[in-house]
Amino acid sequence: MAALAHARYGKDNIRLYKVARSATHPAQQDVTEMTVCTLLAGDIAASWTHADNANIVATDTQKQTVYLLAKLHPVNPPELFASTVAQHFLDTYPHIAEATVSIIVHRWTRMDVDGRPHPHSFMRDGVETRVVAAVAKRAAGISIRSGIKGLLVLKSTGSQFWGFHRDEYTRLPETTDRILSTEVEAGWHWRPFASLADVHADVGDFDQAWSDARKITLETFAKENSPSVQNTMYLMSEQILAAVPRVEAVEYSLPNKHYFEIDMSWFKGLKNTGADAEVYAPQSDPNGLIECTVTRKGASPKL
Ligand SMILES: O=c1[nH]c(=O)c2[nH]c(=O)[nH]c2[nH]1
Repeated sequence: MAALAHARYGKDNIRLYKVARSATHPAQQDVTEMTVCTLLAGDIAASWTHADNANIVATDTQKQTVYLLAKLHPVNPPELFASTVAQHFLDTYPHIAEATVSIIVHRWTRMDVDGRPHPHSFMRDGVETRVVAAVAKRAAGISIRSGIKGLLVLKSTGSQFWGFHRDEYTRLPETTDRILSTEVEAGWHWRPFASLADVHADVGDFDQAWSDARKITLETFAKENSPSVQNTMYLMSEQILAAVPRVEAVEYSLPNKHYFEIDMSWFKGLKNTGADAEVYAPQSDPNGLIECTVTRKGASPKL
């Protein structure tokens, strides 16, 4: 006998662009481009087990809803829009128990032209994205996770790695001066919101938290003489918890993107290692992968 243990469904990769025009100067515009994913769960099993689609809100309907709600409501901050869409599904469909709305916000950074911010021209200044996932559960409020993905950083010195465990499997030499590069994936979990009104009440905190987390990440990366990726990400997490009181937990997932020295001594004794190293071979794989979740002291580590 088989049993359906888990089921949810929705529309992924809903691409959405919204423009906001100034009332007094229509050519002065702000733009937002996002990719949205909706996923619904609840009393939907019969579609899988009995070919009964009566409770299935078509994924196309979910997509149309996202577009309509984007027209009728603000799409910024993305935490508010994700919560608005998720709560809409619960309010509209009594048989839906849980709605998850994930948003990826793509960068459109305003251009500077003739030394001034241009009113309606933007550039993609990197693949970094701002990410949000809101989960609305019937009678259990809204949980939100915010984050940063794809922020590629490198420092050419100011990073060390020594004192690590050594045994017969170890080849890596200790170093007090190495290149450190990673692609930042950071996330922060907000204390749950009782309702959409509760999300509205804290709406000013979301952009501030994103810019604090980004600044803390970049400044800590640059300033610390890093003893390890592990310690650096912990310092970042601690500071985000201190900066944003409503955040309960911070997560980092950081690849350690290696740059190998190239021994050139075979060529006329050319020195290109240690203090003489100038030309390196960036490695696409394998990479280290270091992760952590940091909560407030005394808080349950369960997420
Ligand atoms: O910061 C680091 N942490 C590690 O765990 C590790 N392991 C390794 O080979 N290099 C590094 N660097």
